[in-house]
Amino acid sequence: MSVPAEPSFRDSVDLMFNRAVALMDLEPGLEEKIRVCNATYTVRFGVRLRGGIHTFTGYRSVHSEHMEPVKGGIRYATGVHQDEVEALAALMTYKCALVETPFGGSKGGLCLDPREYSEEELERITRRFTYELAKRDLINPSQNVPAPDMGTGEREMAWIADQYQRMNTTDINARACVTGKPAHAGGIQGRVEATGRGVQYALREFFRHPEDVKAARLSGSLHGKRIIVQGLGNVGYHAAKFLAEEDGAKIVGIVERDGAITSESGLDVEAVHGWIGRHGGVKGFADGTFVEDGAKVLEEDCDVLIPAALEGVINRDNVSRIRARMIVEAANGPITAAADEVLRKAGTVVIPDLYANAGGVTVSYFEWVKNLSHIRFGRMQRRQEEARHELLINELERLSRDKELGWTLSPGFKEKYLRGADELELVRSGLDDTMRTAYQAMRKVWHSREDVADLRTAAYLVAIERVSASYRAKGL
Ligand SMILES: NC(=O)c1ccc[n+]([C@@H]2O[C@H](COP(=O)([O-])OP(=O)(O)OC[C@H]3O[C@@H](n4cnc5c(N)ncnc54)[C@H](O)[C@@H]3O)[C@@H](O)[C@H]2O)c1
Repeated sequence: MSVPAEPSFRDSVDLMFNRAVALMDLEPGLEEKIRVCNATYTVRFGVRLRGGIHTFTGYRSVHSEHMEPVKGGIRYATGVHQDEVEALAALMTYKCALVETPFGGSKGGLCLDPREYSEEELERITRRFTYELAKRDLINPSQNVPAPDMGTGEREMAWIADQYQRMNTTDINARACVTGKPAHAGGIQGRVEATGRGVQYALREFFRHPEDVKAARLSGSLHGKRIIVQGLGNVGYHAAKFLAEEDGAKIVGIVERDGAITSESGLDVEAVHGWIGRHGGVKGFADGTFVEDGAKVLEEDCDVLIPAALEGVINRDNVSRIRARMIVEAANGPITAAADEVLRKAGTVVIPDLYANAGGVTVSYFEWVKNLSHIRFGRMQRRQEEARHELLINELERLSRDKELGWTLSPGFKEKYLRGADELELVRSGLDDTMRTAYQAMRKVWHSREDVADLRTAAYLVAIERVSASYRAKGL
């Protein structure tokens, strides 16, 4: 099979968008308005470090403001560039629309390798970057709300929130300027695990539909499925851990920067993660086979391949050797448009990034709402639930006491029953519901339209329809 030429990441996203748009009846001109990035800001700023002045380059791209605030992570990596942040910002627009979080799309990045800086240096750089973005409202609770991405996490989000609050001391909503903060600094339970948890919920939902499982030339449940994961960072670690520990899947390969580790009997994800934390890579991990050329392990036979590191890792050079029955895009853009075309023709099922990794933005939305409502998340729901359920329990207790029932309520039942869901349970159930609903919206299009052959096209169709409805309703 001939493989098409390789486009850039930005062009890849546009090509996927165009494929869906060709199947729609959009008003002339609206298609281009949705596709293009509204604006990308480039900033260069200096920070005094190690006795000298170091200049850093950062970006914040705003793809679509059909809903505000716009939302998207901040990435720290040496390869960050304009094309990349624009592609990622566009994906955020479509992702938010698909999972119905009321945000437009944005993304940012800073060109640096965080491993080369001390914590104190990173804090100074992050605070300065925050200042540069915030003074142009590119960080702002009602206009632009960043979150973690590759190379950043709770720590950086706490610095961003604190810096923004110092610059806006009278803004009572200042904390909502960024999500992914630590729980004790305005964050929400379950945000750190959210993207990996969402990958697990996406796979669970996929396996609830035998017809879809058959399309991937698989059968049965997730139990015992052989999975290879690339990148054991925030997203890959949580996805692999939950799938192995809670669904009985077997992680037969983990691909990292320095190589890969494989084991047919299944890797202990926690142990590999701990090893990477102590040694900086998978090399030397005893309970598995080390493979120096890690990228080769992506080509190994498996049921599910989960790329959870970088974009473009499945491309025109290796796509013909990919043997996975299905691929879940936990990373953004891991499959190029050229490779996607080959996989589609080969019948490999791809669960697309704009759906598969939407768990992060979904729980970010819960965090943002929690910050703006200034109430501990769950308290309102618990009070309402309690009031309703207490009526029922009281009646059951009366019937039980009066021996009108053939059984009695066990001691402590009422307290246990009324305990209500805590924040983590609420977050997880909200995420689960979101992932199920969005999957069903995609699969309806996938199965009901003859001209839609894959989940990615279906996902774009649903997302673009929603973005265009928003523009039609409010005007341009
Ligand atoms: N963090 C989130 O909430 C979130 C949300 C949605 C999407 N994503 C996407 O998920 C992907 C991973 O993000 P993350 O937050 O887990 O990042 P991270 O920095 O926590 O982890 C990335 C992991 O990939 C590994 N890695 C880097 N280069 C590699 C290579 N060449 N080969 C193999 N492994 C490599 C790193 O060592 C690290 O373990 C990105 O595409 C990101 O955009 C993240």
